[in-house]
Amino acid sequence: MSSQSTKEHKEGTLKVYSFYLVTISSSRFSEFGAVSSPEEANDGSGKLMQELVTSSGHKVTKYELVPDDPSLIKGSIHRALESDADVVITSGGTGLASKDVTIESVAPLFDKDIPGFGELFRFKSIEQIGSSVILSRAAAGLLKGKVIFCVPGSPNAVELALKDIILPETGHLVKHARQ
Ligand SMILES: Nc1ncnc2c1ncn2[C@@H]1O[C@H](COP(=O)(O)OP(=O)(O)OP(=O)(O)O)[C@@H](O)[C@H]1O
Ligand SMILES: Nc1nc2c(c(=O)[nH]1)N[C@H]1C(S)=C(S)[C@@H](COP(=O)(O)O)O[C@H]1N2
Repeated sequence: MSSQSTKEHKEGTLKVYSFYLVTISSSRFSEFGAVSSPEEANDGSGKLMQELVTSSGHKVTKYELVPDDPSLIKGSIHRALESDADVVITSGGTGLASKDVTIESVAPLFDKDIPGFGELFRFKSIEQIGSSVILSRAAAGLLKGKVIFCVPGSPNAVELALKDIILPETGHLVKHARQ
């Protein structure tokens, strides 16, 4: 747990939020199928999302692995909407290859777009990958009172997105999503 969240826990001011985590990876899905934990699918990014969420004092409602298939991705988002999760994070399939359909599948569902997430994520990613940041269409939005983030599949991208943006802003965003 970070020192900030440890302090908040001690003071009783940290709210615990629930996260629904979805890894979108055709290669892992074709090798391992619909597993229920990242460990079962050699899913380093899924495992990292899980660790970062729980070490911040929050909980994981559910983890899913789906392939780059629009109807399966939307199915996952619909299940997340029916769950008690406050926040949904998808990882993978945000790129520009024809198989990358996460943004096409999820962003049109948003009630409200959060453009600042993608802008800040790409700005911060310049330090990691330079001008290749243009390859990621990372996005976020509000949908039916939940906050949804779509981040790239690489573990470096997941770490940056969760540690630097998503986890520090969760309380603030969830509050607005519910209003
Ligand atoms: N879930 C993941 N866990 C660990 N590394 C990942 C994961 N997804 C992607 N990566 C890594 O991020 C980089 C970019 O991945 P890419 O967008 O090509 O996804 P991919 O793993 O090929 O996805 P797919 O399984 O859909 O083909 C690669 O180095 C890949 O190994
Ligand atoms: N911060 C950060 N952003 C990143 C990356 C990364 O390693 N770190 N990988 C890039 C790469 S290689 C690709 S192809 C795109 C899209 O990745 P995805 O298709 O796995 O979502 O995200 C990009 N954004």
